[in-house]
Amino acid sequence: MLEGRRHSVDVPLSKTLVALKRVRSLRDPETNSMGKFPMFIENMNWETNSASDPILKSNDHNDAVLTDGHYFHSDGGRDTHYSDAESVKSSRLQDIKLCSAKKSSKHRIGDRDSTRTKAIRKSCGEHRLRLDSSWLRHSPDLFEEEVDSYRDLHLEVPEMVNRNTRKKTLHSELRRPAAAAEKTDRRYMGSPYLSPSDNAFSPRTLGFFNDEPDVTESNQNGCGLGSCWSRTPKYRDLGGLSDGEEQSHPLLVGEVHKPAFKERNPYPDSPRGLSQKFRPRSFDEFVGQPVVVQSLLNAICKAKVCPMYLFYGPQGTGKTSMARIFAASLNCLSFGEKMPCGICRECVSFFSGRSRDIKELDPSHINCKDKVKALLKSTSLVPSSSHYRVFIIDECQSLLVETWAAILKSLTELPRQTVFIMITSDLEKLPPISLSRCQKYHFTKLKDADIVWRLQKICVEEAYDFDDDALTFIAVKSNGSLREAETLLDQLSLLGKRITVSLAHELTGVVSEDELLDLLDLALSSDTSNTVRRARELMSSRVDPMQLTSQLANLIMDIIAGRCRPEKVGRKFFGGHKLADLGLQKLRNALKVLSETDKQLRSSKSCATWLTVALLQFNTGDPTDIDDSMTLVRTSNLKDEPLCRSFSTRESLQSSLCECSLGRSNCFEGYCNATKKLDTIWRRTIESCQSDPPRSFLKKGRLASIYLKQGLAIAQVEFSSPEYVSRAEASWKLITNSLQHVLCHNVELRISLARCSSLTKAKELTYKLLGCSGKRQYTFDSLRAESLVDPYFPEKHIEPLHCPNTAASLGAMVQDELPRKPGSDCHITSNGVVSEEDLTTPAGNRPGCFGKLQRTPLAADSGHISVKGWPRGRLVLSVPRKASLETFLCTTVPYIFCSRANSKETCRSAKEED
Ligand SMILES: Nc1ncnc2c1ncn2[C@@H]1O[C@H](COP(=O)(O)OP(=O)(O)OP(=O)(O)O)[C@@H](O)[C@H]1O
Ligand SMILES: [Zn+2]
Repeated sequence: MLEGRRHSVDVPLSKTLVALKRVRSLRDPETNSMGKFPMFIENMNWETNSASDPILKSNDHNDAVLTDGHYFHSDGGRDTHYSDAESVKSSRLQDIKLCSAKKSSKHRIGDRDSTRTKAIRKSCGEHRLRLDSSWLRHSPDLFEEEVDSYRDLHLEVPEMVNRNTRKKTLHSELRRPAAAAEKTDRRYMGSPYLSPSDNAFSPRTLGFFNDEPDVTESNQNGCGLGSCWSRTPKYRDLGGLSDGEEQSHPLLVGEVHKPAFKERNPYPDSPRGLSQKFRPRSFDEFVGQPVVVQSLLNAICKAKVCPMYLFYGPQGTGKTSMARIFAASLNCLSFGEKMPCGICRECVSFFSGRSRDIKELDPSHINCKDKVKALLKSTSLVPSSSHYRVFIIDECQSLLVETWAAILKSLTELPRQTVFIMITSDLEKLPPISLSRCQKYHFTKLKDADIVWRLQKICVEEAYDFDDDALTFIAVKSNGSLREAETLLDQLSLLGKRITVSLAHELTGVVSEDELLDLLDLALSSDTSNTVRRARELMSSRVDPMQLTSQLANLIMDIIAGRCRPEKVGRKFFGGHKLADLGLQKLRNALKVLSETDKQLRSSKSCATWLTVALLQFNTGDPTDIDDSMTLVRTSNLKDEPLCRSFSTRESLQSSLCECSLGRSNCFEGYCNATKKLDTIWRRTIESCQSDPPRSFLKKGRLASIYLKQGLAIAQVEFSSPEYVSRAEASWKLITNSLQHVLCHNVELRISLARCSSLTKAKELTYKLLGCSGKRQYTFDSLRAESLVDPYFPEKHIEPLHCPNTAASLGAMVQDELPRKPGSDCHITSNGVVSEEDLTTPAGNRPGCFGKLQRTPLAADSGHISVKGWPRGRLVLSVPRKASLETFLCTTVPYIFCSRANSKETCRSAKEED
């Protein structure tokens, strides 16, 4: 097989000599008999031996004739007189030995340098030849017969014969009418060989070859001798194409500086890197993608091969390799375990880059009407020697829509043996029409474990000294691309040391995990100055902010997922505590900040600054973030109440609370914050509803409280009327889902009538009372702090200390209203907790206690509330007109009203009490 490809002809030496003599004396091709043997003249060639210097294959005559790159090989035996076409044919059939010219032709093409030119000039010397191509007109049938004779023998048609025939046809076509051309077309249909003239790949059709001798000469793409064989097509620079056969296949040749082949030999003898060297050659060498492998293997085994395949997925995941393996397997002649076997005739020719039936096409070379037409015409030919003709088109997203349309249109008419394999890493760019007409195979990113396994194998084969950790790092760094991993390994191996993690960090400019944990620890602990210092240090030395951002995000995700090594994390900031103690919420918030930063960095020039700013935000949470230990209870239930507005704005009330004599206690700030948080959460919950009707309905409700227990958020939602409550109950799923979406927690929903509704009666009563007397006082029976019970979670008994908000607000309220007499306020407000003693001790019984507290309102409608005192353990409040009790006791009402001692709220007028 290999032999059969060589574009040289062994001719007895005597024949050569005769030919040489004739050529030397050749002046007028019209009259000279040598004009009848142009192929010999054409076939005379330099052979380049392995040392790459051109030599002439002549035993006794160093002064051989240089033609356009072919040579006569003289065996010194017979001497035949070639007088006509018949004799040429028969003598060639006897003597011609086709052999592979891959290497020699490679040298011829690649070595168009001055050395070679000089050698050629020297050898050629005075024998500059001139030959007019007019011979073509005189012996048009000669080459066709020759081609036929090759075919009869099932031999490959030598390139030169092909080319000669092409020339002949070109000339004859110029003369013959279109009908004749058509006839020829039909004649070659289905031929196992590409008809040189009618071949859809013909250079003329495709425009890859310029067969006009003058043009060739002017381009100086010939053998290097401008004057030698002036009208004969010369060697083109084929972009280093090595195989003479490739030249005969114009689609693969390309224009002068544009080879149609993407990669000349997919499996070169001397690979240039690990990724080339370890390119898988069979299904069992292929790593990962089990579904793709299984499916394609079955397609081959069951002979269910479809006309077009589309391989898509990220880069370096094996698409091209698999396309080649699949193509080779389709034509492999062996049915053994290994697919493809790699040793049968077809496999050998494919892996040496000389398969005629498996072609890789460059999309940019078929993006033209004529060329795609030619390609499609060629697809109708039966394979030359294999089962299938496979066309692999990599980066198929570069094909024009028209090209796609033409190819897809022809799919139904394709012979069963023709297969297209399209490859892309950018599926989005393909025209939709292309997606529905082929079998699609998705190549996913490779798993880290698979990559590590492959790298280990390579390291062992290459005898590299390595740490497993380093390979794991490479795998993670390469983001699912085996090619990237192999390239990185290749680079590391060049450092000549053991392949370690620190070496890999150094090479890739990555921060080590320890340094990263340090930085995260500082940022999470709000150590502002050290965070800034450390971040600057890292980024000023070697680390790219974008990379640092993604590393930090990965680290946080690893911690959350429990993938970060506990001993490392524990040492840094877990401090032996559980993850929950660290505050999952903080980590989630940090992730949020990082994702925002990542977007920002892409469009910013001062990336280092913005990343530092982001690190400082790690400790400030989102209002909707709720922590495991968090309990949020609404401090105001007045939002929708008209009375609230009539009294004063809620905000002013809150601010008055916050700025009370407690002196902005944290407790109070948190207290107001809780309401704000609940409001924000509820607003986002409403926004997250997709449709309008439920959205407007939810606006009628509000979030009263959230308790978080063991990862479950118990959310209390209130509605102001029983009708709304039942409507809400009907759509509990929707509310729960929306809340879950916002809180990122499992949610248990409780729907109830608004707390204020428990006050509705009181309010109504208040109105009544106010209506009749203008100013009333209310007494709360049995107000005992230790017996506070959450009305909505009756099972939960709230100890005073666990209910700081309630006690504090009560304390503040009382404090705020207390007359500023020395010693009158110390008991209630010191820690925000109202002690039982405070509440139950009758006025004046204890030193420093309230005594009979009374504050006269400034005016009936001024909105001030006075504390009347604690007669018999009861708090007596004076509420002005237009204000409600509810307004005043905005946060404490539910608790006060549901005291355990007497869960029945009482509302009596001060008058009654008196
Ligand atoms: N699944 C795999 N199994 C074995 N080797 C692989 C695999 N994927 C990639 N490789 C290695 O990566 C190199 C490149 O692979 P290949 O060209 O097949 O990837 P690709 O997906 O076609 O990439 P691109 O889209 O960039 O062309 C191969 O030479 C091989 O060494
Ligand atoms: Zn095989």
